[in-house]
Amino acid sequence: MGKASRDKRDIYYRKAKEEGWRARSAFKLLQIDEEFNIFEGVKRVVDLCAAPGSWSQVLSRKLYLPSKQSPVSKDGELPLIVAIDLQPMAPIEGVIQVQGDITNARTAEVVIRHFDGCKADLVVCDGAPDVTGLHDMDEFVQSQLILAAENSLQKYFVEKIQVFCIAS
Ligand SMILES: C[S@@+](CC[C@H](N)C(=O)[O-])C[C@H]1O[C@@H](n2cnc3c(N)ncnc32)[C@H](O)[C@@H]1O
Repeated sequence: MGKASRDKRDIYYRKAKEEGWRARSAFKLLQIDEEFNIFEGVKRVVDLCAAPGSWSQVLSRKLYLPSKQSPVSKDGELPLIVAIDLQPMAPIEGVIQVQGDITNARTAEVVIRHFDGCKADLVVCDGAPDVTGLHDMDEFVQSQLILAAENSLQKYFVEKIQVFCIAS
């Protein structure tokens, strides 16, 4: 890694610490929102491959907390945020956690139950498999993950909006 990119990494690393994000990747989602305004009107959202949880934190801070603090919103109207990962993660206010594999249809069914059978307005995905160092194998597993996420989007999750982002 060159000096310039190391410095850039450090800026985001420090900023994430200061602002209480679990990972620098929070800024990816914040930047996507700045550009495309993806959170407007969203009531049901799925965060695929969510651990350690910085994207779920963004969803909580942008969707759940403002709605909860709004004097006019009622309990039944609070946005539903479901986060899925193979790994467990520490709780985040307003985020329902599902520990599971996004390539497994049963995981999607659990999510839909949380939405009372409705589809999501928004799906975000920052999936990255553990790398083995074997390039062909890693590429294969990554492509399987992308396919699984796309299948889930089409079959189970998406009603209106679709955002799909894979970590690089
Ligand atoms: C780059 S991290 C996600 C970071 C997260 N967006 C954040 O902001 O904290 C990638 C995650 O993908 C998860 N993952 C990889 N394959 C998965 C699968 N098949 N099902 C669910 N999660 C998976 C890993 O466990 C890892 O936590």
